[in-house]
Amino acid sequence: MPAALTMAWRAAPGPLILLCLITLVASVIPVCSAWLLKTLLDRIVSGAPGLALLGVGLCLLGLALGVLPEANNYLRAELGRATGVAASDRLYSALNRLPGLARFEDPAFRDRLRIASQSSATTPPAVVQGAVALVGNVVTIGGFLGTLVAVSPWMALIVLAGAVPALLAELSLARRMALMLWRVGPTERREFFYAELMANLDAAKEVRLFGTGAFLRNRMLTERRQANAERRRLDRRGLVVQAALGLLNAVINGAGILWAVTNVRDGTTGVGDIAIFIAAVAGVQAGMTSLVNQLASTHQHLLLFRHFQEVESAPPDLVVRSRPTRVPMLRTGIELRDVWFRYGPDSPWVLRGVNLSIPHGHSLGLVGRNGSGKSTLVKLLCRFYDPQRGSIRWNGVDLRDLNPAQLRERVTALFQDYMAYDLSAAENIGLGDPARLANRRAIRQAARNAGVDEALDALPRGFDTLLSRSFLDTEAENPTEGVPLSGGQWQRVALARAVLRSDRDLLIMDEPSASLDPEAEYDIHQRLKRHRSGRTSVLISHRLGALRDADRIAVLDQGQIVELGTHDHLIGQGGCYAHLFGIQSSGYGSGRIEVPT
Ligand SMILES: Nc1ncnc2c1ncn2[C@@H]1O[C@H](COP(=O)(O)OP(=O)(O)OP(=O)(O)O)[C@@H](O)[C@H]1O
Repeated sequence: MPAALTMAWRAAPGPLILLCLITLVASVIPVCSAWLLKTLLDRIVSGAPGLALLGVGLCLLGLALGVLPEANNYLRAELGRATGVAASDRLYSALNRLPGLARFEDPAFRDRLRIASQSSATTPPAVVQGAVALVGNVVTIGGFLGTLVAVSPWMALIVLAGAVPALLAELSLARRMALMLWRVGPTERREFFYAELMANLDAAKEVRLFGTGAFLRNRMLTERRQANAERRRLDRRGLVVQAALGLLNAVINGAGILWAVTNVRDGTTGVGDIAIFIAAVAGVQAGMTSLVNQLASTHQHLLLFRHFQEVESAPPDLVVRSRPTRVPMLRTGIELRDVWFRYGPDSPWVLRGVNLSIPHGHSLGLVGRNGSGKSTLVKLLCRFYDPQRGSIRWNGVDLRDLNPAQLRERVTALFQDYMAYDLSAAENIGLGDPARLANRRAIRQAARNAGVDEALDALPRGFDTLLSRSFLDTEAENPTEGVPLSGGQWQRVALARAVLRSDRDLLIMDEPSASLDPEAEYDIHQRLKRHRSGRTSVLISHRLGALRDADRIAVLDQGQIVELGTHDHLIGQGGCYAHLFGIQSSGYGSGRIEVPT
């Protein structure tokens, strides 16, 4: 609770103070109204003067009761908006601080993150409102209880005792609700996944061609029904509990009224007393119900807020030394020493004792069948994960001793699964080096180096064209939809993004030409060859012709380096590389390389 209150206080102190004041004022109004009414009735009966003033007082209180909830709603929304910004800032800053990828692959963390991002904007204001309302309720109940004690101490005790089971039952319901939300997390995530697939432009082709729409819809509905069943179970429990509590309140209320009516008939109580008695019983009961509901809902919000706190305080997924070594320029090179890696303790080993060196200024080609571990090796070079055994060394220093952010400053990469951002062409390239996002010359040069500048110039708004159909290009004079690129053009844009930061020490290209036509592929590889020369680089490609100029080629097979050498050396060896190269070149009909059997 202190964390949520502090967040709200820092985000919007003004609305917070006003909200507290309004809630407190609103909480004393019912008690004042009841006393004014009693006085009014007593004076009517006794014929005493001052009725008009009392009537005006009652009207003003009624007016305040009508207006204050609206002000309360506005302030609460304002507080929600301000804390929403603060909470998102803190949540996503914490997320960006995570140095590796492991947390993003943890389903429990992803569920926590989903709940945290959904509830972080609503929880702090709800907790503030709950805390303030609790105080307000206590004031209202205190006022009415004092009144009730004056009229009938026994009745006051009975009404109070009736609230205890309500309190316990509501708290238990709140805890169950928070647990249920956590439990249905994976179910709702799957439902969302199926729903997204049916609405996704990229998936639409396969959904239509393969006719998978009904299958996906059924899966989505099954998940929804499962989540509904969980919610229904809890709602039914809530229904029974609330009905029982309502019954208990009604019985106590009814008994009180009977008792009061009997007293009036016997002439032991006045009309004003009976009015204030009825108002006090109803006031204490309403206040108790509200108190219990506020407690329960605050409790539930706090349980949800815990997810926010756990995401925010999640320890780094890589061990980052408190005083990491500064990452120096790459001088001697990179070395992998007996590197073993797997994605989880129960997963199979992906890299198994890899020994490899990439001397400074040299290029390494990486070849291997699907799933042999090439992209995984690239991820380790960027220190998205640490190997479980062995080490990767930068100028002889273990990557574990280096600051990951600084290390990545010295690396540029085109990943196999590169991103296509729903942003303008210039931004898509500029994101390769945020410091140069506004540097049009550098962006244009990178596009030229990737051979995509002419294609981008030909777009309706050139480099400012939005590369997406998901958003309207609202900044244009005549807003038009964005323009999506072809697969090969996207790959060139991603290449330009990597090239924009090519003054880095290590250049990694994972399948840079997978989507390109033969001419474009040849063109890109010629450009890359020029670009790579003299740089330390790792190039992965299934098009083996593109690798033949690499200083050395390593062949990975089931996580192990099985061959290493120049193209000519490996062809001469007649091993796996020569086999793969032979298959490819025979496919082109060159017939120059014999396929080893
Ligand atoms: N994030 C991950 N979590 C768990 N396993 C993974 C993950 N990424 C890859 N793997 C597994 O690691 C193995 C190696 O994958 P990797 O992507 O490194 O292979 P690759 O050699 O690059 O394959 P390809 O040539 O098909 O791109 C595969 O068996 C894959 O299932």
